[in-house]
Amino acid sequence: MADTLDDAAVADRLRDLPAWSRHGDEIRREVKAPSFPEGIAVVDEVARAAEDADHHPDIDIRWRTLTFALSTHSAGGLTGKDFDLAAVIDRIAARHGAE
Ligand SMILES: C[C@H](O)[C@H](O)[C@H]1CNC2=NC(N)=NC(=O)C2=N1
Repeated sequence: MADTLDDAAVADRLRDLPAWSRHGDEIRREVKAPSFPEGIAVVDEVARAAEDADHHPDIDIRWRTLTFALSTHSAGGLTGKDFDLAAVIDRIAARHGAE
């Protein structure tokens, strides 16, 4: 099981992920897709990346606004896996023209 990161390490990793913010034991980002179908395409691609990583975000879908939340439930907090997947989500969102 991955080790949880301390506050300083979390702040350090967040510096490279400006769209993400910390809320307790999770990090969150809102993604505004150009359209609802494009938002679903983002979710589909994130789902495949999450399966590959065996690490899964919570996802809230409201029309074309998606909210991704990451936490390592098995470790009881934030680990490197959350920040690695956050970077992947950023790349997917950017490829789909999301804000
Ligand atoms: C067995 C499997 O590795 C675990 O259930 C994984 C799957 N995906 C997961 N995703 C997240 N976000 N946290 C976990 O602890 C987690 N555990």
